[in-house]
Formats: sequence, structure tokens, C-alpha cells
Amino acid sequence: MALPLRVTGLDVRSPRGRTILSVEDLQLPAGALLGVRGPSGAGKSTLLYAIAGLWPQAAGAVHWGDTDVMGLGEARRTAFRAANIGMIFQDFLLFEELSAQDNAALTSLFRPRDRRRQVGERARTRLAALSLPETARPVASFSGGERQRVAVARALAHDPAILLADEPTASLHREAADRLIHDLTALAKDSGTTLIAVSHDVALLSRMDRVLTVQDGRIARGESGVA
Ligand SMILES: Nc1ncnc2c1ncn2[C@@H]1O[C@H](COP(=O)(O)OP(=O)(O)OP(=O)(O)O)[C@@H](O)[C@H]1O
Repeated sequence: MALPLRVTGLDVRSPRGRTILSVEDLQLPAGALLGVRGPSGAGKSTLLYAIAGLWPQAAGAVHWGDTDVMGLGEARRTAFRAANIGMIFQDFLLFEELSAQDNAALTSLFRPRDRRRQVGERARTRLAALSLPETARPVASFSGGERQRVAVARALAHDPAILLADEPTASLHREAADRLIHDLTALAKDSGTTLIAVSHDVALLSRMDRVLTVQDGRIARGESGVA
């Protein structure tokens, strides 16, 4: 089930207490695709981490549907994330010695025992949909484009309502990037997943329903509010 986002009064600080991101009000309908752009150091990755409830020094409210992830205790926040959020990290964070299938099915470890098989099967389906049927080889032998697709399959294997992607095409050459953009947006649309992607890639941003700019730790004027 897709989830809408509403962020209000978000204040994210560095460990030393410096505010690095402030968001007064940001809303996104369930199933929408949002692109986030902006200069280096502006606070784009921080925004992704904060709305995933992964930033310890943050205040304000981040509602995904009826749940304010900021208001949850650590254990319930972790459980919410495991159930609802898929993340594609800038540097993939794959386990080199594991196969594509084992990497893609990694989130099954955080599922109840009776749901693990389901995540494993979904990982296999996602890999096939991303044209990666060869799942037994360690990902250490994969190309950059193949690795990025394994990261996408992993992020989607537990059918998350929310997909957060940090520069998903940054390390790819043009052809691989275009293919990933196509696959990522098609999979998100097909499953009604709310997708938020930080990117400098104009081709990716042009496929989003809406694009906002983060600058100096703020959403650029005129771009906050209802999507
Ligand atoms: N753990 C941290 N401790 C202190 N400052 C941090 C920390 N993480 C990020 N920052 C600072 O917060 C600001 C925003 O960082 P962030 O990584 O969100 O930028 P970004 O827009 O994603 O940049 P890039 O495009 O280069 O990835 C930067 O000034 C950065 O130095």
C-alpha cells in the first residue's frame, strides 16, 4: 500500500548542534515520484536519511500516512522502516562475496520466519525483471550497472511502500543509467511505490512527477508545499 508523506517543522542538526537542514512543510501524495536536486553539500542526502528516520539529531514531524516516524521509539522506528522503506544507497552497500540473489533477499533477515521465503521469491522476480537472471555469481564479479540493479532489486524485494534512492545513476555510464531510470520508474509506478530520488541526472529528474531544489539546507522558495 502506497503512503503519502508530510514533513512539518523538520530541523536536522549535525552531531555538534549545527542546523544542516530545515523543512517547514513538504507534502507528497502516495505513489508520487519526487526528484531532489541541488548543489553538493546542500542537504539532499540528509533529507533522505531524515525522512527515513535514520538521523538521530532531528526534530519535527515526518508523517508517512498516519505514522510520525519521528515520534516512534527506536525499536518501532526500525520496525516501520523494515516493513515500509526500501533504500538505494549512493555506494550500493552490497556484500561482495554474496550472490545477487542473496544480496537482493537480504531484507528477509528482518522478516518474521514465515515471510522470509516470500521476500526471497520476490527478490528473484525483481532480479529477473531487471534482466539479472544469473543470480548465483558473487556480485564482486558484476559490472557497475549490474550492481546498481542488484541494489534496486534488494530495495524492492519486501514490496516497500516507499523507495528512497540517493544518486542511483551517479556511477553509471549513460546507457546503463538510462536503463536503470526506465526500470526504476516503471517498477515504482507498477507497484504504486512513493519514490524519492536525489539526483543530478537530468534524464532521471525529467521522469519524476515533481522536482524540488535543496539549497543551503532549505527547500528553494516556491517549491515547498503540496506537490
Ligand atoms: N555526520 C555529519 N556530521 C556533520 N555534518 C554533516 C554530517 N553529515 C552531513 N553533514 C553536513 O551536512 C551538509 C549536508 O550534507 P549532505 O550529505 O546532505 O549534502 P548533499 O546535498 O547530499 O551533498 P552531495 O551532493 O555532495 O552528496 C554538509 O554541509 C555536510 O558537511
